[in-house]
Amino acid sequence: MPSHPGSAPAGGPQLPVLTRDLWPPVLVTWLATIALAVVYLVLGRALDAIRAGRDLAAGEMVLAVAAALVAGVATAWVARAAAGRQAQVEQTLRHRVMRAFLAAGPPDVTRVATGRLVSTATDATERVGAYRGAFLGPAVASVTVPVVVLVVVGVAIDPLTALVLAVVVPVAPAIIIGFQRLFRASSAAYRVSSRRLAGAFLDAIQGLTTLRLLGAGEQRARELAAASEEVRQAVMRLLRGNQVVILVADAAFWLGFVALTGWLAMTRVEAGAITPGEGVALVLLATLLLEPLDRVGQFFYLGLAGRASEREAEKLAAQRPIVAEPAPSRTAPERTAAGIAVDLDAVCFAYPDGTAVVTDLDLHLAPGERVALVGRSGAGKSTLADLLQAVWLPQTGTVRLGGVATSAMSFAQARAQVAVVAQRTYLFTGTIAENLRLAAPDASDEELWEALDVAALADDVRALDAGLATAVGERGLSLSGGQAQRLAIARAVLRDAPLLILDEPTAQVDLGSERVIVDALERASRGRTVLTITHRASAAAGADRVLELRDGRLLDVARPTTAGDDR
Ligand SMILES: Nc1ncnc2c1ncn2[C@@H]1O[C@H](COP(=O)(O)OP(=O)(O)OP(=O)(O)O)[C@@H](O)[C@H]1O
Repeated sequence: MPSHPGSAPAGGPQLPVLTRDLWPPVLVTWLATIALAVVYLVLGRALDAIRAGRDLAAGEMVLAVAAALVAGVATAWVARAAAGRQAQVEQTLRHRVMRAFLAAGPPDVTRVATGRLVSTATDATERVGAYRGAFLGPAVASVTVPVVVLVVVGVAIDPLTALVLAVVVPVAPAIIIGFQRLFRASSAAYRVSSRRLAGAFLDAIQGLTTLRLLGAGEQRARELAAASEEVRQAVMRLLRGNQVVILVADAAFWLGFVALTGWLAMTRVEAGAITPGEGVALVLLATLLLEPLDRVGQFFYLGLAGRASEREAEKLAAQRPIVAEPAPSRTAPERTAAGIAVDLDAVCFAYPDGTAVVTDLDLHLAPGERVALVGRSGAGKSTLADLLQAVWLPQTGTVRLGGVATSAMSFAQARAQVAVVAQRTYLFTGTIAENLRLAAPDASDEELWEALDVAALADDVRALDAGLATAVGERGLSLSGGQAQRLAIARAVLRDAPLLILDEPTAQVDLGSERVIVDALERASRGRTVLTITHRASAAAGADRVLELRDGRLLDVARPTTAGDDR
């Protein structure tokens, strides 16, 4: 079997840790550090001047005030830049993940669990934002700031002290790197368990009705509790690691370091190498050398989790479409007043996993023709509908809409030819008008009413207080199954596509609603070629031809006897 075009494995380059836009906050942090060092040095000089009974020069005082101002402004800027970058990284990455998924197709095509997608697009991108925005810049700055401080100490106070401190300071980053290796596994385990929990919750919510009907709610609740316990334990393991680090880093290192600097300062003052004021400035400057320690605690929450989340998000964002999109066609598919011609010639199609569905299939629909497609469950009817919408492209043979092959036009071009009314209709949270405008974003209210008229839904909507502005979906009014189907018909009318695919549109509604829907479909079918996928004899009754899909081929079926329910 020929391989699927574009079916490359997911994966891709990971963003480098040090990117160019990381440097402005780092440079400004250096600036703030130098400004602060100037303030400390002037303070030291002031101390010496007081001891010697002199006045501090006016120029030095102005310098100290100016440096303090620069340090304040620079620090505030870095904080603001970090918050802005955090939001921007989060948004960009979320956008990339979603775009990759919209291009790749629905989850049953991409075979990625919905829960994993939701948790990556929300939770993981947020962590990456915090990692790249609020953590990485300050972390790089805090590791490099000691170099700046040591240079200041070496140049302005005492080279020997700078040298001794330079030997001790790298211990902090060394500790961080050591612990990173030690706790990487517990961070990854936390991510996996929290993702699993998000997926399990989503599954339970989506399948709530089924769970209730099967009386399986209790058992699922127990499973969710177990998954939740797993997350708790993973968090605790992560926290334990964090506490060890805080203890080692904060208590031992901080105290030891300050004591060492104090001792160094005193020794050097006693030796006459530096003045007492310089000794004080030295101790003050040493506190800046401990910057990296402040980041160690954050490293566990933001650093490790962010890195793991980033790997996950990048992997999903790099997901390539299973079906590569063809270049747009210069010739538009030909539409007549009656509808559009549909031609399938020698079409073979198998799913990427090798499930062969149609073999050497021919199908020709004249513009305006109405054809019913029957076949047992799993025969491939929905696959055929997907081939017509260019969800999939055939491996061999051609699917032509209005004379143009789906493999020779863009997805948008192909999909503009087709409107579908499926078994169930998804209503998005929003108003009725917004739900209708998904099909035609520029439609006027008048056009919406016309479509609702065709779909026999106009009277129902008029009876609502807010009319077209009535909220529907999760947080609004829930429409009945029949009303939702009529809304789907109105959407199909608004799309104004010349091929209408009806995939068991009355399968989920009661008989009373069925009559109204069948009439509405009849009106919506005018001027369109119609392919009805059905198990019901009633839905096949109005067709010009009934075809049965069996063993990957189409057979003409004598009507009306064989169009019955075969489920
Ligand atoms: N994404 C997929 N990957 C692999 N196999 C698939 C995929 N989707 C469907 N199939 C398989 O392809 C075959 C045809 O499925 P299809 O859904 O087209 O049948 P159908 O006639 O529409 O069935 P039903 O009447 O139950 O909706 C089945 O064997 C199904 O298991």
